[in-house]
Amino acid sequence: MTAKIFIDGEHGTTGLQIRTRMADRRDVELLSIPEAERRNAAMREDLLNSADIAILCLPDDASREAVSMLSGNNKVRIIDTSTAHRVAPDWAYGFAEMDKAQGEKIRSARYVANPGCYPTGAIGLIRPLRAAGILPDGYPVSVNAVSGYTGGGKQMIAQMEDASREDAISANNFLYGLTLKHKHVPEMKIHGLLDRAPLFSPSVGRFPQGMIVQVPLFLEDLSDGTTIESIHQALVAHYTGQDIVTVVPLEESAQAARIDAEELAGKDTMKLFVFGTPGGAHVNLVALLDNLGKGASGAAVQNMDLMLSA
Ligand SMILES: NC(=O)C1=CN([C@@H]2O[C@H](COP(=O)(O)OP(=O)(O)OC[C@H]3O[C@@H](n4cnc5c(N)ncnc54)[C@H](OP(=O)(O)O)[C@@H]3O)[C@@H](O)[C@H]2O)C=CC1
Ligand SMILES: CC(=O)N[C@@H](CCC(=O)OP(=O)(O)O)C(=O)O
Repeated sequence: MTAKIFIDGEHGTTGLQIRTRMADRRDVELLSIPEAERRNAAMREDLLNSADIAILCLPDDASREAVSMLSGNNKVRIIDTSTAHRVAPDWAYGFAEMDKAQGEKIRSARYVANPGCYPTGAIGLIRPLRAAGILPDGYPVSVNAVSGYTGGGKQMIAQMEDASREDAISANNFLYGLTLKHKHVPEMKIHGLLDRAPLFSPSVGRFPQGMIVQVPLFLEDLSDGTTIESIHQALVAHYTGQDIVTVVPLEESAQAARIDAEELAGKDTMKLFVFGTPGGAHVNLVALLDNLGKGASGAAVQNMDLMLSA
């Protein structure tokens, strides 16, 4: 049977990329709203209630509103790409590789919260080390990252691409989230299995898609006997048996002179690196992904496929 999918927010950045990924598929029927009617609440409510799976690509408040439009409907399943439900207990967190049981949770879930782009990298690096007992309680985790500017949606794309705008951004690389209260911190803490909130410092570069997330660690403050090799081995063990998240071999990382934030632009996979010198005092964990691939639209399609396979 063909599944009916409605992308609420299909004309926005994340929605458009989901639509593109599904363009040639015969197993799904896309219900669509004309661009001019994208904020027509009655039409949206009708389409939302006609879908088998509704994918919400809206700001947080509009996502909550869409969920309330479905409150009397016990059939429609939801994938929400916003931040609104990522730490809600009755929503499955849509990061299948974070844990061996997560894929099955997503497959059978009615409500799936798609992860944030930065948390996908951060949790992808941190959670396996917490689960393996390498990253001890109380460790002060820092997460530093750079995103392509499409991460800021239609508004930031316009600010970066149209110099004639009053609010145009001229910087090629800027830090933001300077109050250290970014909306992604709670999901990093909870799904990263951390007991302390991480210190998260994001930035944006003048490139459309791509992302680097870094988690630097002091080896002497990790569990006794931890080495660059044992960290790498824990990540390799965690990610065996799937092909979305790759752990780059230590020998290959050791040869790398630089990491290009755009390397995975247009791809739905993620690469993890462990940098440092054997016998040294520090390691730098790095995740490389496309903010709109595994960081958003690619993950949403992956989650939809899991749900359709139930
Ligand atoms: N861009 C990215 O890399 C990522 C984005 N996300 C999340 O995905 C969601 C969508 O973000 P993104 O695609 O970047 O944002 P965009 O601003 O590019 O797109 C949002 C879309 O939603 C529409 N919209 C806004 N408010 C309403 C409303 N009340 N009713 C109906 N439609 C509405 C907008 O219409 P209009 O043009 O009229 O404003 C626009 O078409 C957000 O929650 C974001 O945080 C998650 C991970 C990564
Ligand atoms: C560059 C940029 O502005 N990025 C966005 C995050 C993009 C993302 O992951 O979206 P969610 O809001 O759905 O979590 C930000 O920092 O708010």
